[in-house]
Amino acid sequence: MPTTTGLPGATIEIAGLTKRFGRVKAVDDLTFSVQPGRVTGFLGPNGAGKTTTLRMLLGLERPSSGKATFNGVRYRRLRRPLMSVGAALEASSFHPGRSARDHLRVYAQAGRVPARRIDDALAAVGLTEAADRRVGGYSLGMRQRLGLAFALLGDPEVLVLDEPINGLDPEGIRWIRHFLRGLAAQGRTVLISSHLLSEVQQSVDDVIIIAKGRLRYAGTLAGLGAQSPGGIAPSTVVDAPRRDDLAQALSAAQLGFERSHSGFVVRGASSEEVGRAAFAAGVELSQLRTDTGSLEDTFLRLVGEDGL
Ligand SMILES: Nc1ncnc2c1ncn2[C@@H]1O[C@H](COP(=O)(O)OP(=O)(O)OP(=O)(O)O)[C@@H](O)[C@H]1O
Repeated sequence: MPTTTGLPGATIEIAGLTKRFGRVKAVDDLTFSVQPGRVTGFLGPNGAGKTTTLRMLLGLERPSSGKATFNGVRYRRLRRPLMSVGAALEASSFHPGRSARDHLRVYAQAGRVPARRIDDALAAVGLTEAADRRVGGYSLGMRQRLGLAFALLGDPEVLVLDEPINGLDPEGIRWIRHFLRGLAAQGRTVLISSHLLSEVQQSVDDVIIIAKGRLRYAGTLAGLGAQSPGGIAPSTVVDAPRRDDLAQALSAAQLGFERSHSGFVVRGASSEEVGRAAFAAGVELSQLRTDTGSLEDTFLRLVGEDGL
């Protein structure tokens, strides 16, 4: 894919990033990186410090200490920022009287992005038909798409999207999942924030979890499933047309399980381990997934919102 003027294979690096607002430490010594070719979820409850972190990353807020860079370069030092990093921080900040095309034209001029990119960006988000209508008449989903079109305007290597799934209907959620996956498959670096793990878990490869400004977890989604803070082990739901064969395969691999209405729940094992055990025994599966309930439990424990 490599874009014409972007940052090939750009990595986002956050190092010791801290922001104080008076006595409040909104972001507290955060260190993590975000890799190209993957969708990364930036997660935490309301007030965790996600927006403040993204604003520092995009040069809109000055860190109290630490650094946020793209391949080692601060946003404000990028030569053509719109062509390196696309961002959508708020879907509602468009002028209701202007059309989508007008908005993009203004941004393209300001960012020295070639005008032909306007049609490309509108098409990429499915807004071609509605491009000349006033944004005031757009649904929330359409405004989200316009925010994405703005982010994509410069054909950037990096996409930073604040709560892009929030408020979308099921069809919009399906669309954006597919869309984000496509961007990552092209080798781009995609960072999306959310306060709900369940909202993004089907879209992301990696997750960064923060709470009260501090890092709680950085790694793969699969690795989060394997985390067992406070003794909560991951669970995998698995089923097969020939359940007795599956039960034998699990026993042979010394995996403990319980029967449930939708097959078996294997406690303390990742879906990779369970899949391997079935494959080794030549058992065909009809279902294999991480138990989302346990993933959500792990997330809530990490952010300290499980009421314990
Ligand atoms: N400009 C500001 N002045 C003072 N306090 C601020 C400012 N911006 C953010 N904060 C505080 O910093 C903390 C982190 O806020 P932030 O908006 O970054 O969290 P968030 O994770 O994005 O939450 P949300 O999902 O609710 O937007 C909160 O306690 C918030 O009240």
